[in-house]
Amino acid sequence: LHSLFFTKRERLPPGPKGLPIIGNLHMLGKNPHQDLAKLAKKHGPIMYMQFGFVPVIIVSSPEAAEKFLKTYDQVFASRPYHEGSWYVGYEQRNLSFAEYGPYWRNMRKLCILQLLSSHKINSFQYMRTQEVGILVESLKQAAFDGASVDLSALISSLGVNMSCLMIFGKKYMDNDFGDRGFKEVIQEVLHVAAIPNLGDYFPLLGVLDVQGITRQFKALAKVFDTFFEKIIDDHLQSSEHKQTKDFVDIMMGIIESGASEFEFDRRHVKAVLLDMLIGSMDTSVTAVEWAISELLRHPEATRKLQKELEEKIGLERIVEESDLEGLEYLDVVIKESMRLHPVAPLLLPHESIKDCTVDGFQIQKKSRIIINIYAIGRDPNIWPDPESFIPERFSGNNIDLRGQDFRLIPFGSGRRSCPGLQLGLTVVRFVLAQLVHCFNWSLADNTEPTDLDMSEVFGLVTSRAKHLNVIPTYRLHK
Ligand code: HEM
Repeated sequence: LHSLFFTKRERLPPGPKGLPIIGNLHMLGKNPHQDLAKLAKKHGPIMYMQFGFVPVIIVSSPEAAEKFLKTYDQVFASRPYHEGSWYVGYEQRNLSFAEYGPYWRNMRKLCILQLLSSHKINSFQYMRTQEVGILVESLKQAAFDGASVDLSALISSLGVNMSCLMIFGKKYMDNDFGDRGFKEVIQEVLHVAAIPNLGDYFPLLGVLDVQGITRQFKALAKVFDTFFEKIIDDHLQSSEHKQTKDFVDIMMGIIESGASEFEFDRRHVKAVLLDMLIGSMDTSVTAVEWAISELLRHPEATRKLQKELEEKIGLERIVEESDLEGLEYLDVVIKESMRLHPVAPLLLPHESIKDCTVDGFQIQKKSRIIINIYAIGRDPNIWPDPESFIPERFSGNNIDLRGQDFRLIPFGSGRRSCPGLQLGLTVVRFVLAQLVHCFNWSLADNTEPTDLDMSEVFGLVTSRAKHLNVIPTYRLHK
């Protein structure tokens, strides 16, 4: 394993002892971000492990994260082989799992310029206002009936609808994936993609498919491909004149005009559609769900946020996206919630493209790099009283969450950081502001705020284990 690159004095980072063949894989339970955080407390912020045959580096401090994502950004900007993306993502042609290189660079540029620019984000503002409006109306109805609602399910549907409208131009709902619902199929992809897949760590087991994951991926890939083909055909056949072009229109336009400077055909369009769907659908609304959960447990913070919204907007009308700038308390609530509950606690895995020495430790080529921002967010050396939700800890300082300050990087940082940051933040701020401005919330079933179960389920998006059942009370005058 040892390459000629390293001098004798350099050694591997410290880490827990592993077992023959499986290495440290047995140390990961259902919530690997929590397990890895515990191990790092013992072994340090740059920790070495082996998952099967793959060397893995776990990074758990802001200083170390800066080394991997900034100082040596380019060395660690690739992604490991991922069986799910291989089958479902058109042989890893999708942006999120593409290996580092010209192909990834072109795709990322295309997405940033054509799909995720401020201009494009603004063009969907009307759609977002409408969709959030529909949610608020249904909650208002529940409020008048004094009924409890499953807020998790409602905002999850909001996420699906907003994504579908932006990407496909229409809501694809229940019967669009044959007898199974659209959402169910996507949720399955997210779930299967997050299960530690032995095939990713033991090439031979991948071929044997002992867990049956390969079979599942192949089946899912087929379902998606049929669906995307149909969407593209529908778009090509439609002569409807649209005010706002959806993502499919934009990308098919690029193919037709021949404007792309690199190979860009239907396969690439489908791969990007998948990226955008998976990147946007659950992330932002899950962040909202966590923030609301914390606010339910902290009435004082809720009142402060409501006061800020009242002062700026009043109680005669609803919040609009144009109101969002300068809502300072809203921003610190979001930061504090993302510190405690990052939607992607381990970011996405990075892979090194060559041997590299970091802090005197050897990091071999093709190591898998896992940045544990969950561990960073709860480190008592960085955050006094780290388990408590205290938005004020961000007041009066400029700790930002956009990737400049390595204490708080919910969107990652550097070349591979989230290209959907602006869109994601806009949605989180807008939906959260509306929910808190329009309603007072209490927990259903006589649950006390202090008893609210805050357990998590790890996945590509880490969300609440238990749905939020709540009772809304309408508080606007109109
Ligand atoms: C609150 C919302 C969101 C959060 C917290 C979030 C977080 C992240 C994180 C942590 C990464 C991985 C960074 C890394 O590997 O170092 C990522 C990557 C990515 N995100 Fe997001 N994201 C959000 C919303 C979105 C949206 C709305 C989109 C697109 C519509 C999107 C598309 C992507 C893509 C395509 C990548 C892969 C980038 C690459 O590999 O070059 N995300 N995101």
